[in-house]
Amino acid sequence: MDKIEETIQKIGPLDQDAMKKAQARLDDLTKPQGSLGMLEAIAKQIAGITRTPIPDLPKKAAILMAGDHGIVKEGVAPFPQEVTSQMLFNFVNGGAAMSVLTRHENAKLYVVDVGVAQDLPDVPNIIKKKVAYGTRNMAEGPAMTRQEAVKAIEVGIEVAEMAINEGAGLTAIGEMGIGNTSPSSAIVAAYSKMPVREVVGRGTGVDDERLKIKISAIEKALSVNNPDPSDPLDVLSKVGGLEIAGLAGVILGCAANRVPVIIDGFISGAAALIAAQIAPLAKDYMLGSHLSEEPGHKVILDFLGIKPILIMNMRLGEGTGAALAMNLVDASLKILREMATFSEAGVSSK
Ligand SMILES: Cc1cc2ncn([C@H]3O[C@H](COP(=O)(O)O)[C@@H](O)[C@H]3O)c2cc1C
Ligand SMILES: O=C(O)c1cccnc1
Repeated sequence: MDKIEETIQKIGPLDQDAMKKAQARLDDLTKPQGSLGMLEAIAKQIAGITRTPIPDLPKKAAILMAGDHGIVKEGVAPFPQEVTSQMLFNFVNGGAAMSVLTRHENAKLYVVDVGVAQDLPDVPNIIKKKVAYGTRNMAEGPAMTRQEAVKAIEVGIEVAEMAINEGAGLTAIGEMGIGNTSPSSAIVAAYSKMPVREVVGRGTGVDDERLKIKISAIEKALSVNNPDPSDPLDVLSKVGGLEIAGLAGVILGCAANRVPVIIDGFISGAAALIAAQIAPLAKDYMLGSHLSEEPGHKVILDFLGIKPILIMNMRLGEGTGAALAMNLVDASLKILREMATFSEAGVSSK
């Protein structure tokens, strides 16, 4: 807990002076003021995060947390649980969507076992930080102990610090965990107070019959555990997941070290929601990426006041939307750095 407390204490507000300077430069560049819309907003936010009026963040990292879920016993997911660990090998062997997109974006991919149900062999590039062999079935009781949730958050903080120590100036988060759209839905329902059926989606593609089973399992989890939204660790431990906790930790670790963190889809969004409840200032360090097809994702983004920059009809997770957004974040910083001002270019301003 000390590690989390220490990390929260380090999170400060955005640097208003750097943002003011970035805004002044943006307004002086050869374009009508504000005409680059969100590209300008992103550049300004990153100036505030990094305390640098003209930031350059050449080194990128994506942190993918993996964990399993006891709720799969209820039949909430169409794929078998083994897919979680099988995909970890796919990530590090370069064949997963996230492997391709991080290569495309020139970002280093950190793959972390924070709670996969099987023991994994020692494989280069899988970071082994298992806190538990998956969560327990939240439809029957708490998914984790409070201590397990704390440990998983600490793993996230540690891995964020590792990536930052290796030079990462911009991070993206992603996850892998069969069944994890269910705890994410429970978290969103707990905070939004919306009925489960309105925030739940089909995840990897449940049919109508399984969707009913999924909704009632999540409803049961909420009524059995009665999570307290004023206590984010209570929500996280009772109806969350180890990888969700890990990602909340990554966000806190990035915010504490003034590194912008790009949020991916529905599950990463649920982690962002928890992180923002633990440390409200952490929200300022988050950048939106895409709008997932999962209906609850919009609820999360509205709740957090985050705008997505891409609508790609994606619903994969892994960090794929966040990886794609790195390109636009790069572009926004290039605009701030490389465009000419009116006087430099000899263009008349109004
Ligand atoms: C092959 C495969 C690759 C994936 N990559 C991400 N997910 C995504 O789907 C899972 C959540 O959906 P649900 O709650 O329906 O299980 C998570 O692992 C998420 O990362 C995948 C799922 C599968 C099957
Ligand atoms: O939006 C996501 O992150 C998502 C949606 C469906 C399945 N897995 C992930």
